[in-house]
Amino acid sequence: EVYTALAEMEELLETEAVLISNLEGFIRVQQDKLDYLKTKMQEYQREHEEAATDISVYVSNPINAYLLTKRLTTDWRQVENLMAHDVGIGSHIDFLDNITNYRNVLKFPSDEDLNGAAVALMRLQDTYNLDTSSVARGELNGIQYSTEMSSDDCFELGRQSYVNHDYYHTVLWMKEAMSRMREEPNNRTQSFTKADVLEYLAFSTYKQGNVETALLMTNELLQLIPNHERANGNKVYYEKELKEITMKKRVKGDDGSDDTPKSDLPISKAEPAVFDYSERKTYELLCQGKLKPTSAQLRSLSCRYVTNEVPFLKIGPFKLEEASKDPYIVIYHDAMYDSEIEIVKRMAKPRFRRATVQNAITGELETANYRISKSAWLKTEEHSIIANIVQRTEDMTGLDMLSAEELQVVNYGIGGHYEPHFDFARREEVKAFQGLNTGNRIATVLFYMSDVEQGGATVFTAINIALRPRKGTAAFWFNLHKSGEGDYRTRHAACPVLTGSKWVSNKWIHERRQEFRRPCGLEPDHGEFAI
Ligand SMILES: O=C(O)CCC(=O)C(=O)O
Ligand SMILES: [Fe+2]
Repeated sequence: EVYTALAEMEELLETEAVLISNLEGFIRVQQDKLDYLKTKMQEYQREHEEAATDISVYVSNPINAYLLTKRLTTDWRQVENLMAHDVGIGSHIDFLDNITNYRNVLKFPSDEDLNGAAVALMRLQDTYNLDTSSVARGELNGIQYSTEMSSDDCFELGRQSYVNHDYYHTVLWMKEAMSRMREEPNNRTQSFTKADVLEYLAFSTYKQGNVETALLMTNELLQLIPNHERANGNKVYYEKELKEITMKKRVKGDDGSDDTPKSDLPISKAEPAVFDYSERKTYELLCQGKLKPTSAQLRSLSCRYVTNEVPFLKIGPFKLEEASKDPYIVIYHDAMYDSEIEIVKRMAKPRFRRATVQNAITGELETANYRISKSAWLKTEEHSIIANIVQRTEDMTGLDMLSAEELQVVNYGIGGHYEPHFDFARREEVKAFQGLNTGNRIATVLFYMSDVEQGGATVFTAINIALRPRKGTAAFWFNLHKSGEGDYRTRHAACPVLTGSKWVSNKWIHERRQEFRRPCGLEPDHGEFAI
């Protein structure tokens, strides 16, 4: 007992001093944390209010879509962690329980979504040749939008690229994170340090083959953290490699030593590129609107009204615009009405599934990064509107619809695209080919069910033709020659959607039942198809 001697009572004052300073520390930490959470909360609130004024406009900007995904994955995880480690305030548990419950009932993006959104932004950057700091400032292809990216947002993009082994974009976005960091001296909520950026930058620069710069960056990192273990190890390796380069004795490949640069930054599996360099260039230029058909190609094209011998069409003929003579590609105007489009969209939405492609070898349907969209199939008999659209397709094409596939409705996501492909099955795609008891896909009718603000053209990479989506129009072309052979000039792609939302529907028409409608020939035709 201490009360019996004053000397011991004095010690109590010391005890109290410790407790007070401990409490003071506790309050300071809590206060910092609360200040941090408050800043974050205001940030989220501001962004959310802006989004809520026009939801579809907001998400049709890919930067917004990415940031929204990021906020609901990495950012919220950080907030939750802070709340979870709150000590002493009993009620925080309730709030955390709330969040856990929300996870079960509300829609949350996954880490895969965040990665997909980041990859989509990189795809847009490449395809449309967008400069990194312009994108970070919210400028897309010369158009300024209201969203701007913070250093944190740029850092996260760099990190996502790194995880995908995409060192090129890692460097671009980490550099952007660094320069944004300098512009935000009062940022109290930064989730990374300069040293973090330098580590990503150095390793990715090395991976791109620039050892000298990697060494400079590593040295800069070591100035900040002299005993950084990996950086010290890598420095030795880079110096050794540089010496070998200057001595012109650089040994290519593995020399048996295991002192290669280390990084325990996370990494995932990369997907190989699916189309070759020259086609990629053509594709990009077409998507950018920089590659045009030749004047000889253009000169022969015309517009006209057509009735296709359908009596009903004598009153209201179709407006036809030629896009290419050979192979024959035409655009029909007013092929689907706004009222129909609304109904088709409404029917498709609840049935949307991630679009698949057919594996050429196994015939299995699978998802692939080269086709990013959601789609649903609508049967002709489901609704009189669908039956009308199918009948109109028959009138437009002069082809029989009984062997055709159901109407496929497609909506593209952030940076959504479909890389160059043929709509017909090729002989070497054995399984796909055998599965076609109605014959191959003889023709395609592609309805555009929305305008697209920027990007999203359909491009034919073998003939330099780009079709811009215009709501209500439909493109029509034959995939097969009259001999039944695939027409390789119909290779086409859907360019990534830069801003806006793209809706289309496909009607794929098959060979069976067209024997009298489009008689076959022994020779491949040369586009002499007459309408
Ligand atoms: O959406 C487009 O522009 C083209 C789509 C396409 O080629 C397809 O779905 O096969
Ligand atoms: Fe296609």
